[in-house]
Amino acid sequence: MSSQLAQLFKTGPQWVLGFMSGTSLDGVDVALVKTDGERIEELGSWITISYTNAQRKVLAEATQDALKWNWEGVRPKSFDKAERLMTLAHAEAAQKLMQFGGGETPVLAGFHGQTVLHSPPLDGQKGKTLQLGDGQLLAKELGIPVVYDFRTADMEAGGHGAPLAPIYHTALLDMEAAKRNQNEFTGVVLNLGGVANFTWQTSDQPPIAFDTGPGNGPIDEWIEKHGKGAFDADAKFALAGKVHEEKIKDWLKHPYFSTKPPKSLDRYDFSAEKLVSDMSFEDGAATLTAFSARTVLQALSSMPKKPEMVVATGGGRHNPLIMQYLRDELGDALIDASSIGWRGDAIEAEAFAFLAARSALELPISFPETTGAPEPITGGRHIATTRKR
Ligand SMILES: Nc1ncnc2c1ncn2[C@@H]1O[C@H](COP(=O)(O)OP(=O)(O)OP(=O)(O)O)[C@@H](O)[C@H]1O
Ligand SMILES: CC(=O)N[C@H]1[C@@H]2OC[C@@H](O2)[C@@H](O)[C@@H]1O[C@H](C)C(=O)O
Repeated sequence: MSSQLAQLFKTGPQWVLGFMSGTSLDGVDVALVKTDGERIEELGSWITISYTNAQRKVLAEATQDALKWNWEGVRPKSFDKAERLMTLAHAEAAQKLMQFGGGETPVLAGFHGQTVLHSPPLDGQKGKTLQLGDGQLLAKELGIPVVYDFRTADMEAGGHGAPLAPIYHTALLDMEAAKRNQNEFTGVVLNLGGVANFTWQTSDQPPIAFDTGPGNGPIDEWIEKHGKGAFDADAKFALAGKVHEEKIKDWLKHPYFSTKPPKSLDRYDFSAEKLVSDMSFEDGAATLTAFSARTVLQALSSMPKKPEMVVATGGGRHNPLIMQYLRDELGDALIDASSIGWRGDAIEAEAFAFLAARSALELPISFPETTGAPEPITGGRHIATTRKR
């Protein structure tokens, strides 16, 4: 039986809303993409609505409870409160976008949810992942169908359930290659989020994608723990510290870095607490920042071909020190998403709009080379009927 939502695309590309509430717990990104699930026809409006401190606290508590729970025993009570709060924050963010956006009319929404725990497959055992997010409630609030729970089907099939953005990253790279009239093209979309991940694409083989290692996550955690804000704005603290090279050398021996992709991480697999609790505040910030950049560079150097272009996206591209480390190695190949007209802070939200359209059309959203799924498979749960408010 074909998906009821497929009907939405019978006349061609449509505006689709996409949401992302990332592992940094900084806010909700919402973006509009006009697509037929194959191509990006047009990029629409987008915004980020930051969580308030009170909201962040509820989400952080749910994340901490998830780590302690680790799939055993009773589901933590804090999940229900966090789920309702973040779902309603998504509805509010969408309303703001519709109010101040460009008048686009979405027919569907892609709702990633909030990852609170991610346990990749291990020793032949399937993995598990949990994204909080009430699809039914969001559909009711928005008055349009919603696709959510994008990662479960892939994990049930034996995949990592992440990263899922790669099919969208390749659509972006294809758009750029067409603009440049260039067929032979090796490009990378690098997401510097709480966890860092990239998609490497060339002309004559399937794309490769995986989580490269920690991104901003441990840095944010370290800054917050010292009561110095939510993140190291403009790398002020890292710039004042000394990098403990011997520690980085040691951490790079972690088996994750020698494991061949596909592979994925939980945000807390590399936590500041485990890594730098014996360092001064500034040295901790400096060492974590250098480590994140180093793991990205190491992952890039393991690719079959050197990319001509590495497009930096995600919040970490606003960190001048991470970008400097990357530029020292990559030179002019490193570019900021905005320099080619992409919206660097909206790409994950755009990706979930694109993935929602693909899910509606029952097109694959994950692949052997990106999540380790046994074959290209679709995913996502559908809320097809809505009650308008
Ligand atoms: N000016 C800045 N200086 C340093 N770091 C910054 C700056 N602006 C943003 N960041 C970093 O970017 C982070 C937010 O990044 P982003 O929104 O891409 O993460 P996310 O989407 O939550 O993560 P993920 O992709 O893992 O889900 C902040 O928490 C901070 O660490
Ligand atoms: C389990 C989970 O939520 N993973 C996120 C996280 O944030 C970045 C990286 O780790 C990536 O694997 C993924 O998100 C993006 C959107 C993805 O699936 O492509």
